Amino acid sequence: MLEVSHLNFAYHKQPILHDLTFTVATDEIVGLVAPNGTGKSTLLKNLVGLLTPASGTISLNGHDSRQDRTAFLQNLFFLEDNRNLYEHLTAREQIIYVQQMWRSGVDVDHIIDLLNMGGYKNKRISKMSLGMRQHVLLATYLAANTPLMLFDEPLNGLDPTSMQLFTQIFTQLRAQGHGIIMSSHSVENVTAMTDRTFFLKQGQLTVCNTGDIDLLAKYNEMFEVKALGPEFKL
Ligand SMILES: Nc1ncnc2c1ncn2[C@@H]1O[C@H](COP(=O)(O)OP(=O)(O)OP(=O)(O)O)[C@@H](O)[C@H]1O
Repeated sequence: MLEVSHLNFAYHKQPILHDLTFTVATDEIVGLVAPNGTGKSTLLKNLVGLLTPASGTISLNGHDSRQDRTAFLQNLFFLEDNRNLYEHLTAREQIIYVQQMWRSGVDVDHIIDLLNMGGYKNKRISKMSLGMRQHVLLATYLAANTPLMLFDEPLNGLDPTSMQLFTQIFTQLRAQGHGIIMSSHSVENVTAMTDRTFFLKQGQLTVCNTGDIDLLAKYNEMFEVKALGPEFKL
C-alpha cells in the first residue's frame, strides 16, 4: 500500500501540489488525469523522490520514503520516459540491466516474447521508433517486477494493437498483485483498465471510482474546453 499524507510541493513560488492525502493499494490501477502542465509528472517525481516535497509523508508497504529509503525504493519502479533509456544499449541489454539491478529473477526472453519485441530485441535503442521505445520502456517495468509501478503517459505513441496489448498487460499486473499509477492527459485511454481516477486540478485531487460515473463528462466539467467562436481566423 502506498500512503501519502499532506503532501505539498511548489516550484519556487508556484504551488503545484496542495495538501494531497491518498492511498493506492498494490492491486489496483489508478489513472492520474489532468490537462498538460497541471502537475502529473511533478506528483510522480515527488512520490519517487526525484523532487523533494515541501512537507508531507510518503510510505510504501510500511517503508517511509525518508527514514527507510532503500527498502522504499526497492518496492517501486519509475522511469520517467523513453528518453531515459540507455541509447547505446540494445532492447535486450536494457531489459537485462534492469532485471539485474532489481534482482528480480524475471525471465527476460519471456518479457521480449510477451511484448512482441523479437524482431528488434538486438537493435540499439538510439535507432528505434517512438512506439518501439515505449515497448522497451514497459519491458523495463516488467523486468524490475516491483509491487508499485509509476508510469508517466505510458500509452503515448502506441498504435491501437499495441494499446490493447499494453492494456492487457496492465490488467494482468494488477491481477498478480501490482499497484499501478498511470498518468494520462486523456481520460479515454485509461478508463478501460483503471479502478479509480485521480483528477488533478489546482494542486488538489478529485478521486472517482471508475464505473460509478461518466469520467469523460466529469473531465469536461472539471477542465472546460471552450468552443472556438466564428471569429477564429488564421
Ligand atoms: N523544473 C521546473 N521548474 C519550474 N517549473 C516547472 C518545472 N517543471 C515543471 N514546471 C511547471 O510545473 C507545472 C506542472 O508541470 P508538470 O510537468 O508536472 O505537468 P504535467 O501535468 O505532467 O504536464 P504534461 O501533461 O504536459 O506532461 C507546469 O506549470 C510547469 O511549467
